[in-house]
Amino acid sequence: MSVGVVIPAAGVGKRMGTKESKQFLFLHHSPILVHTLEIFDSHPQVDEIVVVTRADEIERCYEWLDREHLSKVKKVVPGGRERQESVFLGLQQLTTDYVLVHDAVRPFVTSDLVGRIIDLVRVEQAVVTAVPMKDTVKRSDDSRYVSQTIERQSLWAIQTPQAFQRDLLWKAHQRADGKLFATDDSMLVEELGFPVKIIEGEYTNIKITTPDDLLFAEAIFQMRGLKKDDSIRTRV
Ligand SMILES: Nc1ccn([C@@H]2O[C@H](COP(=O)(O)OP(=O)(O)OP(=O)(O)O)[C@@H](O)[C@H]2O)c(=O)n1
Ligand SMILES: C[C@](O)(CO)[C@H](O)COP(=O)(O)O
Repeated sequence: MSVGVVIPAAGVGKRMGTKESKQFLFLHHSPILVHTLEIFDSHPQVDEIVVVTRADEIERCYEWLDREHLSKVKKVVPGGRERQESVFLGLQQLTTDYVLVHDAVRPFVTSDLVGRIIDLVRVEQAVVTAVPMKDTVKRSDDSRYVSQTIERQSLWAIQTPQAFQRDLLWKAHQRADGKLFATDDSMLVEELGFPVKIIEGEYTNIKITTPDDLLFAEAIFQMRGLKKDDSIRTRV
């Protein structure tokens, strides 16, 4: 059973506020995107990868692929205005039995988690990575008064990778295309009425979104005992 990976990397990083796209910000010796790609390119259960970047960053992406010998990346294609559109554009390049979708700016996903979600999607057809909420979550109206405290026991903070039987994900995106906005891919599958399984992820699998996250990223890098010249996948 073949496994493909879509890496959405076509965002503009508004919340990061840097001139440089956050996916190309360096984490030690490589761009964040490269750290992320190394995990999937070196994983024995991954067959091929498609990267979705901004049109003006395609060439630069190919340069890094060559430099780092990331041979499983079969294509780099331009993305869309929203993440959902970018993912669908990447999905159209894959014909594998299963597809994982993983944010380019989550460089700390572990090979173990990738393996676990691949094993599970073969049984469940739709799986999302998540961690139990640590904070209490409340809903607030426009005036910033609390309108509801949401019972925490059943709440999860959803991450990527998310894994799907390919045709299921294709059907979900095709049905939603231009009609339904979703912040993650599993929401589109939920809209089909298909059960989505949760697999417990890792709190270190952060999405690098705002400048603070770069501090957390450095701490995780050090915590893993990585030396300056190591890539994230080769732990000491
Ligand atoms: N049109 C878009 C928007 C986002 N992404 C990708 O989706 C992932 C998660 O998105 P996010 O963290 O929101 O990135 P940005 O959209 O760049 O951030 P912001 O919302 O702050 O602009 C990132 O790897 C980002 O590059 C994408 O491929 N295409
Ligand atoms: C897909 C995701 O990472 C799951 O938590 C998240 O929804 C992406 O949101 P973003 O605003 O596109 O970063």
